[in-house]
Amino acid sequence: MTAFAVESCGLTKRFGRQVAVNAVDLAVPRGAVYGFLGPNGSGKTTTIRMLLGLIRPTSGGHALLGERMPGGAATVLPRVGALVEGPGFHPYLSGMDNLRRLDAADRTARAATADARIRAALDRVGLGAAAGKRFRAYSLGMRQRLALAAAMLASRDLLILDEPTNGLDPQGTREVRSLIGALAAEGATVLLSTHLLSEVEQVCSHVGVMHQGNLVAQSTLEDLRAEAAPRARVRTDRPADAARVLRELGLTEVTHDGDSATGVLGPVAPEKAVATLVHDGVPVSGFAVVAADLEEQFVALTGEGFDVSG
Ligand SMILES: Nc1ncnc2c1ncn2[C@@H]1O[C@H](COP(=O)(O)OP(=O)(O)OP(=O)(O)O)[C@@H](O)[C@H]1O
Repeated sequence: MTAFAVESCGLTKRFGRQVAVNAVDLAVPRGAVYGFLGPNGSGKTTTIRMLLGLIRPTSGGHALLGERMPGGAATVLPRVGALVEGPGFHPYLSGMDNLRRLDAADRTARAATADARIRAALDRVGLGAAAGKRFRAYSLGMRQRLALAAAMLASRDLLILDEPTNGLDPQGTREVRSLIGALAAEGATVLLSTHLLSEVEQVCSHVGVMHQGNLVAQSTLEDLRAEAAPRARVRTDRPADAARVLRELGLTEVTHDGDSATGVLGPVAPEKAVATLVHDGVPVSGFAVVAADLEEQFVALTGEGFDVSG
């Protein structure tokens, strides 16, 4: 059994001249909650559609739960729950009846257990009380919850969720995040796409960062945090002199402004930096070691900011 629930090699999709997804090598370990992070238009949805076999890659290939796609689709897709551009819900049927219809259309689902599974899925996404309401009367958030319930009608080994908290209010967002944690605790692998760094920080064990169709980083969140290079920040009324001393000491990315100088410490010990500054006659009124946060790292990777609200 391969260690990866999702594995791709050189996955590429062109639309005319535009390369929407460029040679992406995904590696989503089994049991991970993998945050597929990137700004709008970076190629996340296109990648997910290829993974699920909804569109054909221009080149490259992938496997889900160890089965090569698209050949293994019939075997593997019943074990995969997906949320991508909501399934076609019928506006005049209730949420419950919509799920009945979807479940009946799934040849691998057991009819005898349908009602219990549908009830359980609706309850898990907090739609139990609104189960009998017509879909057309559902708010955007309720529609999103119903799509999530549809992805969970059967027990799944892998869930692929495109922006699962899109359109949810803060309470719904919290509920869906805790639901994702619960699914992972039950042993499912979850791949979710998001443009929210805070979402990755709150629920994910792994992250893959997309930028203009390229996967520019992929690792555990822990490793990424560990890589964040600590910087020294010196408060002084002679910032240019402080910057020169820091550079001579071997700090990198040294900059200064009106009352401070800063640089990446690297192997230089902070106490050595302070001692050298003082020895060289630079008055130090304050000194701090600041660890870069994840947002700064992502900006460095992609040259763009991420929406960190929510
Ligand atoms: N069917 C299509 N035809 C032409 N171009 C497309 C098509 N689908 C996607 N694209 C383009 O591919 C690029 C990647 O789009 P994609 O939807 O995968 O990004 P995304 O990261 O999911 O963004 P978002 O969060 O906005 O959905 C975009 O420039 C988009 O315009």
